[in-house]
Amino acid sequence: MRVDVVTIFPDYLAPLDLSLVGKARTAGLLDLRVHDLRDWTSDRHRTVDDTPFGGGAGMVMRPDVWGRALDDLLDEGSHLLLPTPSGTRFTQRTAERLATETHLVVACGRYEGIDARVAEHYATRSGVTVSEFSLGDYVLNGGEVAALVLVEAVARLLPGVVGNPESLVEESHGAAGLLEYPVYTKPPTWAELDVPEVLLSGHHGRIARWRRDQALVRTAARRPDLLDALAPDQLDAHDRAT
Ligand SMILES: Nc1cc(-c2ccc3ccn(Cc4ccc(CN5CCCCC5)cc4)c3c2)n[nH]1
Repeated sequence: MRVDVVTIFPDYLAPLDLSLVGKARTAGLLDLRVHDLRDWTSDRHRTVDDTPFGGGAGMVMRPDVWGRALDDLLDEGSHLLLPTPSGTRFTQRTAERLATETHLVVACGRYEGIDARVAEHYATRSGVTVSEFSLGDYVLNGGEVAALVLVEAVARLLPGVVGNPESLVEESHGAAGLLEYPVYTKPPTWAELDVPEVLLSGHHGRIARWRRDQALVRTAARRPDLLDALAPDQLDAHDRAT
């Protein structure tokens, strides 16, 4: 998979050279390229923004500069991703879908956002998909943090990136649609707190049941919306009694 990230703060994406994503890049599983939007400016001051039509606070990023950058980077089959507070919610399902694609281009806005015609224009470009997405209901200063989240969430799903693919199956927000169960390791007692007995029993059936119950209790307490979203057949009689 190739991922191009365009930003006026390329150093913000430096953490992607580390650890998991770094390994994926070295292993040739992920071809990640970070670009400075100012490389596509044409004036001495390398201007990327201007005042908003209709008034309002702050500045807006110019469509012409973005247009030159995206014309260079987008191809047949590219998916243009635009982080924005007004986008559709980025979830694990989004990451799973994006992990099957061949080319992602992430356009990181700053100031008050990118001129709306950029998304509009490329949505009409044949062979190009455009998605505006939000990380959550809070306002960041730009799209770079969202780009870091997106690249990590997608890269770890690429075959061969995560050592133990099993650890991708039993995921929080995974197929079961429930939050994850609590995890424990040695020592068996710490700060006068014991690891739940069942986990030391070696009884795999009881352990699996205990973990599912924990996931249900946690989901009901912290994210009842996820429970409501579950299809009826996803909860068995025991679950309902929990
Ligand atoms: N999930 C999430 C993604 C982002 C995100 C993503 C991309 C950019 C680019 C710029 N910003 C900063 C920003 C965006 C919006 C406003 C308010 N808005 C401006 C236009 C007129 C109405 C009011 C203020 C500042 C971004 C923020 N934040 N949170």
